[in-house]
Amino acid sequence: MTTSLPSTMAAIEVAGLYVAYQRQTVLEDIHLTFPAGKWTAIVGPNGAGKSTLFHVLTGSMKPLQGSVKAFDEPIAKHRRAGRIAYMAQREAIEWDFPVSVWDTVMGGRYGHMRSDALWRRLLPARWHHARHSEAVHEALVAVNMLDLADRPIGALSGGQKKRVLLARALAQQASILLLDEPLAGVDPPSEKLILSVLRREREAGKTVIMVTHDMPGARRYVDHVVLINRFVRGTGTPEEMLSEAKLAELAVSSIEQTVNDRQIMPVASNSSGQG
Ligand SMILES: Nc1ncnc2c1ncn2[C@@H]1O[C@H](COP(=O)(O)OP(=O)(O)OP(=O)(O)O)[C@@H](O)[C@H]1O
Repeated sequence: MTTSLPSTMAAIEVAGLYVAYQRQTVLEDIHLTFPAGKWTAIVGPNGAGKSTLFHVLTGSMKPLQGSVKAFDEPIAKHRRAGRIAYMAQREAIEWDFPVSVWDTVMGGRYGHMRSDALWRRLLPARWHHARHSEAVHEALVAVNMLDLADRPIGALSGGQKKRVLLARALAQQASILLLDEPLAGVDPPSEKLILSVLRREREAGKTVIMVTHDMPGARRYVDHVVLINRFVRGTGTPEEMLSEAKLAELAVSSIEQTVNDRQIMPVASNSSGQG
């Protein structure tokens, strides 16, 4: 099991981050602190750069500039130690591949298996260290999917697939959970279950950071909110950041961004000055 860390420290600290795809900058001058042991929601319109921020945190994308630390150390060290679990928005999983729910969730343990003795790693899966099976079992119980452990992943509903992906992240037993839209496309019972799992993780001292468009869920459950749209547009409590006024400001920033990006010239009411 992971040990929880003092809640006063920053789990992740981002400073002066700039990120671009080809020549288009999508994140600029990002300075953020994600408090340890808290549940943070990242909120922003489509195309705001939320997933891109996660790509940088998970090391799959290099920033143009800036630094990212976890627990005051280079984040790569924590990634290598398996302390950062990630649930992507669109998983690069071949859902038709004949693999079971159990084996998919076991994928969350591969990072930890690297530290097992070589002889053990060379044996068939059933001889892997018992702690890996225990972690998978625990994760499947948490998302209420143990009954379907042997089912091929191709035979799952959309909500069940999301729960399996969450279980895979939980099985990693990481201190930091990065979840990109864990609630998208799930029915109300699955949403309730996922939110209660995340609340338990936070209560166990984990740092939960999720991208979400679910405002009622975020208002009700999270401790901290980051508003983002290419720049950081605000950070604070859900009451402050998710007020109607603040969300309207964020929506306006999105329209302004689109206008700037397309370099649409404002229509002058009397451009010739001759009436
Ligand atoms: N592989 C890519 N190549 C080029 N541009 C990309 C690529 N991936 C994302 N982008 C662009 O980067 C910007 C930020 O995308 P990103 O996926 O981070 O936004 P997001 O906030 O996660 O959006 P959504 O809420 O729709 O998932 C968008 O303008 C998007 O079109």
